[in-house]
Amino acid sequence: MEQNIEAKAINVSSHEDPMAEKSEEFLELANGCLCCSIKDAGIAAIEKLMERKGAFDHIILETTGLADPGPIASMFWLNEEYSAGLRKQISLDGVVCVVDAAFGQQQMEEDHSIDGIGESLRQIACSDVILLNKVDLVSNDKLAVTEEMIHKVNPSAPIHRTIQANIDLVHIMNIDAYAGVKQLQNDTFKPHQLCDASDDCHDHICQSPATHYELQLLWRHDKPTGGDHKDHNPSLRVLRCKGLFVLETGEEFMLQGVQNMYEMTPVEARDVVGIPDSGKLVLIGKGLDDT
Ligand SMILES: Nc1nc2c(ncn2[C@@H]2O[C@H](COP(=O)(O)OP(=O)(O)OP(=O)(O)O)[C@@H](O)[C@H]2O)c(=O)[nH]1
Repeated sequence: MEQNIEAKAINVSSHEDPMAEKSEEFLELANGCLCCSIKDAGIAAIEKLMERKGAFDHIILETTGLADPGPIASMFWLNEEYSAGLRKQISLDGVVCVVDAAFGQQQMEEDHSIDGIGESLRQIACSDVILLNKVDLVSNDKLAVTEEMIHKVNPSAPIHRTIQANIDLVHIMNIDAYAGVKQLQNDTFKPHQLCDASDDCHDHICQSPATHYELQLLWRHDKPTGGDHKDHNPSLRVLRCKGLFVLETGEEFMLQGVQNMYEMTPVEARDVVGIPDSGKLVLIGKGLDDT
């Protein structure tokens, strides 16, 4: 299934599939803006398909080159709003970004000059796995430079060099990059562990070990300095965060975050892409130097 989600309509049919019968689903986006419309339209289209055709093994959503993956990822990242009915069956596995080895470096350089965080950098920052594709077309030196630039933007995503995007699927599917979310589906999940800036739920999550730090960073745009002083930076943006907090008691909590939405869960699965082995917080975004 493929969606051209920047078009005015969403097409969730498969043109190649001769068995596809009349499965065309064209959905008008209310205002043509993906980030504002897909929350309802995209989920609705997938739900409709699932009702008619049963659950899918995987749904691969390919955005066009200019998409900002943050809002899309946070929408598919299961939260309370989406955890009823069919929506319960959809969860976000991970975000994969394909960087063109021939032009990626130039694109990143240009995008650094656009408010320091142009689209290519946002896409890399929000990714859990990166494919550096077309490596047959450039020198090893250029590859190394491009990899270094990618790594600076996103130190936690593994980078795979590919030709024709050829890669073993184990690296890009079932990667569980948003692990912890599955716990939302069982009865022991405590509500309000997954919050965003619009939620009036800060009081509920204050037991969370890292909450104070996150509140400052994600919502107040203050760099925590360790003392009472707070370094306010309105242009500070966290696009993606992951981390492992180890309490003195030995309890471990995993942090997952997309933009200003985050979740803390007790560690169950260690085998998660991008989660450090020992206590560490990885913040990917803008204005975070020296934080
Ligand atoms: N030499 C070489 N060519 C490639 C490789 N991958 C894709 N191509 C070719 O590059 C051309 C453009 O393909 P892409 O860059 O993948 O284009 P696309 O995916 O439509 O681009 P988007 O609009 O960004 O999605 C096609 O002719 C591909 O066959 C590669 O690894 N090596």
